[in-house]
Amino acid sequence: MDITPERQQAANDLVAATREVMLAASVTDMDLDEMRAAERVLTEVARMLGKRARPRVVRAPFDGPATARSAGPDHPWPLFAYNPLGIPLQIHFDGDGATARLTPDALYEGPPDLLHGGFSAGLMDCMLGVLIQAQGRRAVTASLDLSYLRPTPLDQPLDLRSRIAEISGRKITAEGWIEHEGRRTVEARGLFIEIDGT
Ligand SMILES: CCCCCCCCCCCC(=O)SCCNC(=O)CCNC(=O)[C@H](O)C(C)(C)COP(=O)(O)OP(=O)(O)OC[C@H]1O[C@@H](n2cnc3c(N)ncnc32)[C@H](O)[C@@H]1OP(=O)(O)O
Repeated sequence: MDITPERQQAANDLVAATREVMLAASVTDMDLDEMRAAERVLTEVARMLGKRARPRVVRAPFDGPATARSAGPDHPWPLFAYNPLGIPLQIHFDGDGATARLTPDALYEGPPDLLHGGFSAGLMDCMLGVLIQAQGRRAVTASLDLSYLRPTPLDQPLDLRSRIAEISGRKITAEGWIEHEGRRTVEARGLFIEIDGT
């Protein structure tokens, strides 16, 4: 089935609403009866949506980030618009770099009140990988090294950045970091290898 712009927008809105449900379900402190009632409603919604399903999540076009990059820093690329499990980011491109701002909520907790290190790694993989994709290069992560320099808080704005460090044949090295109040909490360096394919 063709994915029209209207369907894309509807899928995007549905996923955004699902994220709201995920957070609300995780932190709700309602009475038992109300939680059970909500569970029944959600189970019914899942049945309704599942009556006709694609085998995979809608894929954003490969050249989407490159198109956003050429449109300039005011045209961000929305990451994980169609997958509620992904951490949604608006990635802005500026020259050879990328930036995003995120205020992680309770869903992303690892140590108490802090961002889970696995989510930090995922965020960095995305910031580096999408920046490479925005250069029009088809590449996958071969290695990703992280340094957790200090705790990364929840519920506070974080600045995410990435830039290309080196290109040598098929090998692209990119680096990135997470900042809180101007101080780096996480640094990452990744090796990406260009691959064939569509
Ligand atoms: C259509 C899709 C669109 C892609 C659209 C974009 C998708 C976004 C992706 C988001 C990021 C991800 O999550 S990606 C998903 C996670 N990553 C993966 O699943 C990748 C799994 N690994 C692989 O498929 C493979 O190992 C590759 C492609 C990475 C490399 O295999 P290969 O193509 O056979 O290349 P190979 O000859 O081994 O290596 C090439 C050069 O890289 C070096 N090299 C290779 N791996 C490493 C490594 N880990 N550490 C150091 N160096 C390495 C080699 O020494 C060599 O250097 P030299 O001798 O030339 O000097």
